[in-house]
Amino acid sequence: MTTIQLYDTTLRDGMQGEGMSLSAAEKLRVAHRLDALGVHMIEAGFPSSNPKELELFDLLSRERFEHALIAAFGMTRRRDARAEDDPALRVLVDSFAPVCTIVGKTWSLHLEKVVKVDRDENLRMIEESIAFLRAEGKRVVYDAEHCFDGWHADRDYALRCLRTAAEAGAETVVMCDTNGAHLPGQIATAVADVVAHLEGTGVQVGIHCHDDAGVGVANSLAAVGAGATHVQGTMNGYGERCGNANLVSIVPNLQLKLGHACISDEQLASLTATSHYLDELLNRTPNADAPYVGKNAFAHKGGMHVAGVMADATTFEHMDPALVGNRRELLISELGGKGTVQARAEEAGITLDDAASRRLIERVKELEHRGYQFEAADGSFELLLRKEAGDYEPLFTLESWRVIVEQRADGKVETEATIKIWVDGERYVRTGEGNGPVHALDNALRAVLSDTHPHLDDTGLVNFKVRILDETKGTEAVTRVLLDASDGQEVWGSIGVSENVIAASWYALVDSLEYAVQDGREEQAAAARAAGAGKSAAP
Ligand SMILES: CC(=O)SCCNC(=O)CCNC(=O)[C@H](O)C(C)(C)COP(=O)(O)OP(=O)(O)OC[C@H]1O[C@@H](n2cnc3c(N)ncnc32)[C@H](O)[C@@H]1OP(=O)(O)O
Ligand SMILES: CC(=O)C(=O)O
Repeated sequence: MTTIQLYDTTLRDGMQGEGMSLSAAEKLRVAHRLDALGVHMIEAGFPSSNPKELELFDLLSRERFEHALIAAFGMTRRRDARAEDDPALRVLVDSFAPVCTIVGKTWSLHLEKVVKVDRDENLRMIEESIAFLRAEGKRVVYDAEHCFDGWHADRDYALRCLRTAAEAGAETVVMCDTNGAHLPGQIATAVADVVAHLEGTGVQVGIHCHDDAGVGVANSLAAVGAGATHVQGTMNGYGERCGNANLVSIVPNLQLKLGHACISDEQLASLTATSHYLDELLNRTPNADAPYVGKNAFAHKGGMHVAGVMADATTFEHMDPALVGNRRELLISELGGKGTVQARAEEAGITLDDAASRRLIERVKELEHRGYQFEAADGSFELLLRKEAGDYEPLFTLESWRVIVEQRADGKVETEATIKIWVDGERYVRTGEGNGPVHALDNALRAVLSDTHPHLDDTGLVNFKVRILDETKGTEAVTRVLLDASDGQEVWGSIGVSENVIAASWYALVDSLEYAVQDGREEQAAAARAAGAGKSAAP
């Protein structure tokens, strides 16, 4: 078992991705989450790049981190200048960061076209920059940009660049696949060569990959297999172009599949939450299909798979989802069998025998054929379960509903809904207004139901999705409405299908409200309310 040093560059290379931007205060929050996750080094940014990065380093200098060292990023000195006179290197020296990471050139193409220096001057830029930082007491990580292109173009010169960095005092030389151009076999060959070449210098070899060929994670693992002990990457694979190597996949692969030591088991169990936290902060929707941490990473849909998982989870799961803080999902759909229904019933605390489960899965198949889709409508499916089990209380009996949408001369659109419903033998006629039909119907229903079901006041709609199921039929097509609602603790989905979009919305809305009051949820909410009231009343 080898201990692998994890180096996170979300706040530097990750921010080079399209659309990525965080304030200095938000970056500070990220740094603390990464620290809690247990990464060993956090590359916080490029302090000579802009005032926001400088502000971040100022903020970071006043913080304490349990596990991680903060690294400040820069580049080798400019050509034909002294390292001690280079303003950007001085910013690194003046920063509180104990680690300085500098990027330098390895590939002749870049020497000719970008920095416009000869090979010897490039070696001097590497050597003098590192020596200067070391003399100022910094630990130095050297990022050898385009290292694999350089190694393939001129192996001897690439090795000289890396040896120069090692001998100047870098503690780690990082082989960067900057353009993400290489494949695992090529990465492994070059890393093994470099590790052998640098043996005896005391330097550790690191890897920094990009995902342009879709193999950033595989390349990082191949590098470790060939002797790299320091791995750079970003959370969720954020980064320029197609992104950087994704640490969220790399870490469990290293730890759970390859047996290397990276972070503690408790920290690994916070991986899913940390990954989602980053997405939320960046206003991105978490990728449901992400390995290990995605909502679908342990979701089973095929009936035969669900039956297998229920018999023994290892039949269709490569690992226990809890190890990375994720959970299993059993998706209900037309591809399920009675085992899926029984498993979902069990989760909901409902008892269904074989015959009832079989009836229900046949009903699901028939409904899905008509346009329903229960995967994202867990609330509606639970109501079906309860109906089948004889454990379902309708909220009301419908007499009728009506919606009027009116556009006024000033351009304003007003919606008014009237409902006529029966509750406990009493007839209610109520009108609700809203900025659309669903809002107005929701208001009208709540005007009747909130008195007897105060928990509904804790709930609200959080998402509304409409899909036309047969586009070729134009305005006659069947419409599927999916609603998500939440009471602040739980989010549930409901579904309605109809040729009329407002009717589809009504069905989904009613399911959503009915789900909220089933199965003791109201009583639990009332108890929580009472406990809250007790607390605030206490001296
Ligand atoms: C592979 C990577 O991800 S490396 C990191 C890339 N990230 C970034 O570039 C984000 C932050 N960058 C910035 O804020 C700016 O680019 C700065 C402040 C670093 C530099 O800005 P500028 O001086 O205006 O130059 P510009 O952005 O055009 O970069 C080209 C210059 O950098 C020099 N340069 C590029 N790489 C290096 C290097 N490794 N060592 C020394 N000089 C370098 C080039 O020689 C060129 O200098 P010249 O203009 O004197 O010919
Ligand atoms: C250093 C770096 O980000 C790269 O070479 O890709």
